[in-house]
Amino acid sequence: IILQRGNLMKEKNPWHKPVTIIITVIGVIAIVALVTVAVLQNRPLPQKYKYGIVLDAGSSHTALYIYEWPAEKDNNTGRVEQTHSCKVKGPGISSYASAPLKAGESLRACMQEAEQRVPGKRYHETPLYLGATAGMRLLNMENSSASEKVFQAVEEALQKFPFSYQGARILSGQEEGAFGWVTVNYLDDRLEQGLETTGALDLGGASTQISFVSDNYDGSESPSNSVTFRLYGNDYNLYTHSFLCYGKDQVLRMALAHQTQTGPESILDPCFHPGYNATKNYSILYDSPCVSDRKPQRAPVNFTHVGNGNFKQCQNVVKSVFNFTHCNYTHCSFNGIFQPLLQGPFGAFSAYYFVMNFLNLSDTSIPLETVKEKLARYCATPWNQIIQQHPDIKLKYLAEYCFSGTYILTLLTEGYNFTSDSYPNIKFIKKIKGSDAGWTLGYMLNLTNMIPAEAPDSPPLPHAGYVSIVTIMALLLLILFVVSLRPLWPRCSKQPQII
Ligand SMILES: Nc1ccn([C@@H]2O[C@H](COP(=O)(O)OP(=O)(O)OP(=O)(O)O)[C@@H](O)[C@H]2O)c(=O)n1
Ligand SMILES: [Ca+2]
Repeated sequence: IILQRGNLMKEKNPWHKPVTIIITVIGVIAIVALVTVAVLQNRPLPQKYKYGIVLDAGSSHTALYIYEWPAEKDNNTGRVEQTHSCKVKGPGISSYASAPLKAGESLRACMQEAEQRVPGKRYHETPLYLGATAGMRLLNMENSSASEKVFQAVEEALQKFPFSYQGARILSGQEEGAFGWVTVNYLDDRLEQGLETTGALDLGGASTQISFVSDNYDGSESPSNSVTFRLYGNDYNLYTHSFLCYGKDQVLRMALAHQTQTGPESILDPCFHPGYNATKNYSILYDSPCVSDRKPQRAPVNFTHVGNGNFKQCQNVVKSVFNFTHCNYTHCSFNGIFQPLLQGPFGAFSAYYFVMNFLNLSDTSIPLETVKEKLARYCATPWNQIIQQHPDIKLKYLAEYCFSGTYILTLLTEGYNFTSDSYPNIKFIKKIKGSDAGWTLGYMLNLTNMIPAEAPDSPPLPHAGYVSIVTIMALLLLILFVVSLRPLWPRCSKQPQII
């Protein structure tokens, strides 16, 4: 009986008619093809990258940074990342005033490294920028023809490389502060998502910048401190100020100049360790516009610099470089410079990080009072003990950490008005997601128009959602198609099935 039934079904099943089979196969192939084409067409392409190079010509040294981003996204939300950095050997370009050609030559090794890192076929479309900061600002003030010669030499050297050279120039203090703020907030994804922003604190060798957004600052009070941006559809009113001469190397000169005003041949310095003793040259000390007007008459050629390691006294020496006497605004930081009330978290980078990291004081959850006690103990440690504990650190750097730590704490608290309550809002940082914190990335993003003013139009659906919907629609079509063939279905219910 079962066999009989099987035979009956076989004979009567219209699905087995050749026309029906052909139509069904064509339908299925068409739908599979539709889904495949939709998926392949919208699959993200294999990533190709574009590159940009920025040289940070700082007062103490030059560094080269290479950035890369996915090629198809350069005017959109593509993430720009630092892929390589190179520290130029020797001092900053402003130190080559008397031998400008050497400034150009000094960049060669890092530029050759860049040639290795950027794929050859991208050379010609890779923009190359050089931005100089406070060292060149000071040289330009002091001797503008010397600074022009340094730029000429640097330009000639950079143009010899196959990249798309976009020029070398001095950044203004506002640009330096504002681009540092852009970098930090871009890397933290705060701009694209319109989140509360992070303030930026940058400490260099010759200048220092503070930049943040404050609700009670609309730019009307002291407009020269205001920078406005429209980024990803949001308006930002940024407060920024750059203090020329308040980088840590220039402040050290000012502090020494303060202590040598009377022109003694030996000074006892509380910011250097007990047992520290070095002979230094007066004219080198005063060889900077930050101190040149203080040079005592008939100064001897040399002076002996002796340390006595006293944090409290060092704080007083450091305070002497700030002027708190006048303020023509509602609030000031120092030297009569307007500053709105501090607001939000802050990222402190460059020398802030080098110094606080060296001193093991980069954790700001440690109470400010404890930080000061630890620093006081460090400053009081004898110099020979410090040398023994850090045999691999350059003596010039090592000698200055007590002074630099004291300067940083004084600048933050007395200068910018951070308190024990707001101190933990600061984070000492070097890198964010693999890219160095600093002005260079923000500078390049700006010059390549890589941050749109308006939020980019995003596709209404993410890729996975799009593929799922196409698949579901195709399946529905298949079902409809099968249902539409219903007249050809076996009329099972009308057949006597069970015998
Ligand atoms: N491992 C390091 C590296 C640098 N420094 C010090 O940090 C300061 C330089 O900081 P940096 O941000 O590199 O300054 P520049 O960019 O060169 O200076 P500016 O921004 O003022 O032009 C210098 O005093 C240098 O001696 C340090 O203490 N430890
Ligand atoms: Ca710098």
